Amino acid sequence: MTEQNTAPAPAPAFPGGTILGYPRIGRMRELKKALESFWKGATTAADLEATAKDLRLANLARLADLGLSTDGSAIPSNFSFYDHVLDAAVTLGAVPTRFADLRAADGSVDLKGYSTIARGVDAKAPLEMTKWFDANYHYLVPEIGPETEFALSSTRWVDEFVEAKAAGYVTRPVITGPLTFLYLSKPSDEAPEGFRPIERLADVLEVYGNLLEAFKAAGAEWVQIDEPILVADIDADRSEVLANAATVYGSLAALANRPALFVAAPYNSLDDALPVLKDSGVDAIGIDLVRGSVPTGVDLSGVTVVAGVVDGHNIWRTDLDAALRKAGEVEALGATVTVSSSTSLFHVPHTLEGEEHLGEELISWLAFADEKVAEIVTLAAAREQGEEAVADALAAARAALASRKAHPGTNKADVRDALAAVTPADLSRSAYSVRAAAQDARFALPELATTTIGSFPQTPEIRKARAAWAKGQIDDAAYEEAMKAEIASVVKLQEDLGLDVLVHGEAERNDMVQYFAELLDGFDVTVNGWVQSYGSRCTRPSILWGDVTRPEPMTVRWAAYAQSLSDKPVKGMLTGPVTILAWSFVRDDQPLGVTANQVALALREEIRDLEDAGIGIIQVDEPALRELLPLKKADQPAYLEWSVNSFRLATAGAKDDTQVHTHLCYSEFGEIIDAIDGLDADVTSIEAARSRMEVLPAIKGHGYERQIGPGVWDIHSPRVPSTQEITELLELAKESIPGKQLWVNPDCGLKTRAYAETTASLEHMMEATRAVRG
Ligand SMILES: Nc1nc2c(c(=O)[nH]1)N[C@@H](CNc1ccc(C(=O)N[C@@H](CCC(=O)N[C@@H](CCC(=O)N[C@@H](CCC(=O)O)C(=O)O)C(=O)O)C(=O)O)cc1)CN2
Ligand code: MET
Ligand SMILES: [Zn+2]
Repeated sequence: MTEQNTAPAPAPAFPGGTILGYPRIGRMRELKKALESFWKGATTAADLEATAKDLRLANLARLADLGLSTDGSAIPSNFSFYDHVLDAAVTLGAVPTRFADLRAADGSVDLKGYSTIARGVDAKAPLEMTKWFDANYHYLVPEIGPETEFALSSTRWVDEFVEAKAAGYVTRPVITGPLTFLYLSKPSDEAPEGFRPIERLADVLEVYGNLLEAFKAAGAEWVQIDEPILVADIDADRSEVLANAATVYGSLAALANRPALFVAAPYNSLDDALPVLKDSGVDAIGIDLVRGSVPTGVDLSGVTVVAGVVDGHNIWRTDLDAALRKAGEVEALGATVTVSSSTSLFHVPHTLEGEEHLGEELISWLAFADEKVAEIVTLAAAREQGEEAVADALAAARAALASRKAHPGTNKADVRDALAAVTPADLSRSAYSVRAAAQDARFALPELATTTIGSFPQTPEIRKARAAWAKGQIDDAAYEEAMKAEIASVVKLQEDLGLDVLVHGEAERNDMVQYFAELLDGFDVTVNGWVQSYGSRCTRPSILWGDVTRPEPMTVRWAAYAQSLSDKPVKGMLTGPVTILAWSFVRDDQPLGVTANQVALALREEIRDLEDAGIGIIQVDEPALRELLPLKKADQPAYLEWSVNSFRLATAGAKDDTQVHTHLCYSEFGEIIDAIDGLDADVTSIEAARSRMEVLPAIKGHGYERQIGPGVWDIHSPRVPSTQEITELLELAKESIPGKQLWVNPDCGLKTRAYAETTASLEHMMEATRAVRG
């Protein structure tokens, strides 16, 4: 531990409150559009730079307008073209060897090179994409080895600070911290067996030191270093993590020429890392008081705490009284407290403006990013000037909370009764052997049965038709016809290719969660509430505010239509309860497990209706099962129990000869194999191509007896896999899983792909299957 902080005393930390970060995509998704147009070659890098600059400056002006102080570095600058972890990688010079040619003499990569690392090119795979903590955001996984030459390789972060300063804002640059960066990285292709990226900590730390000096030289007063890894129980010895935290922040704090350091730890409690940061000499510590709790048993005298009391990850209007209470409790531990959001606001949409269709009452319960900033400004004013100064705002928040609590839609007797009547028997089907025999007799599928995961390309024509329908430019019948024509063409394509189990292609779905949210009661959806999911891809998470019911069948007419076009089985396609919760903004006034079971009961009814319509194979997707896994190990068993049970409640009403499939992607399946087994699906498809079937030996070791479809085609890239490649993957799969348990399918749905690569890849998949069947 070092105590020599020779830097001048920092200005007071963020008076008037702050936020940990702001949405990057733009109110009108300006960044998405500019990126996609640049990638298509329709605009230049200079056009993209210009749009990004306008966006950054507009955001600064808006934050100032909303009341964040322009003094004391209260306004963060946290822009990213694609992903903040990728930004850290290119800034540190951590570009994988296969992309070395993209670097200029000074080590930097331009926007084209940066995009290539994110998206891949020809034979070069992009960085792997995976879930960011427990969010529906995906970061790019840096690849680090002994060969990685760390050096300050980009001036972008400093340039953006300078740009803001020139516009009159001394912002607080936000960067991903060295611990989070290295613990989230994976070993490079060149790394020897057993190498861990964290072994390079000393080298990385040196570059962070250089970076802090560069910020200081540019005039930065504060820098925010995000270290969410410190709140998570990861696959590393906790004492190692804590020792590294002490080293990193002790040595960065000891730098002579640095801005004040604010270490932020969103997404849960710091627990035993809090005393370590406190003793390190950093100038402020950000704690999450929404997911995490007020620290206990620690003296925070002399510590500046940025108290995350406004939920950055959900959209409910804040209980301002409770927020003030929490801030007071932290103050009682001796800390100097500034109020803030619990996480960056990039998990929520920009603004409620334009969402008036939601109705006054629902709107009064909500706060998106801009409204949250206003809440923080109110809280800071209450603390600095006394509650009388903001009495009206406090009263309005109380009234909204009361109205939400009293609303009949949040407490429906029929829903409560139906859940209370659920018995353990409702969660179980017959033994798998009994089901398998019935399904074999019904479907007589070949070994290595071929299928796809559900969606086919969402073409511009489909999206245009839906947009026209939403605007009333075409009527229901015309839209219905357009979607049916699409379904018919997708069914025909699959028959021509010779697939064994078909899908209808999901043309009618804007999104696999929003589609259901629009048809279920208890949800509402936004028109412009976009949130970045990865790169330029966004979703509009639905708002699950009330008790859930299904007024009428949601998928049956599309499924029945598709089935009417083929003698082969067409899969019914549903999204599971956990994923519907994970990708929506979910009510925070009851346990998630209760809400999941309400959704499950609605899906259970849907499955019965699909069966009645003659659909024999039904897939219930749960790609987010791993995503909601709590960051703290102690919380995981309870989560796994309710999540698995909600899936079973949704599916266990199926008849023996109905084949239930599930699909999971973006998962580190190893950790949740027991849970996957617990789902009791007859067939499970998983993402496996990029990892070359890595998980199958573990599944074999687990004694998994049901059927499994490891993906043989990485659909996240436009690259077409060769027949040879797929054949090899199938041979590899057969080493772990007997042919009669094995299915052949892509990694995930094809909605983000175009037809050219889809058709070619599926042809190769079918050729490879025929070759392996022999
Ligand atoms: N919710 C969710 N989370 C998920 C996934 C997912 O599928 N859904 N998949 C995983 C990966 N994440 C993904 C997230 C988004 C997309 C994606 O494709 N998003 C689309 C938007 C999808 C959508 O909502 N489409 C709507 C609206 C499309 C749109 O932008 N329309 C235009 C108008 C259409 C036109 O004239 O061309 C507009 O509103 O301006 C529709 O089809 O109806 C995009 O960003 O481009 C893919 C994967 C994990 N998390
Ligand atoms: C992100 S999982 C996607 C599953 C869905 N059935 C699809 O094919 O698009
Ligand atoms: Zn998927």
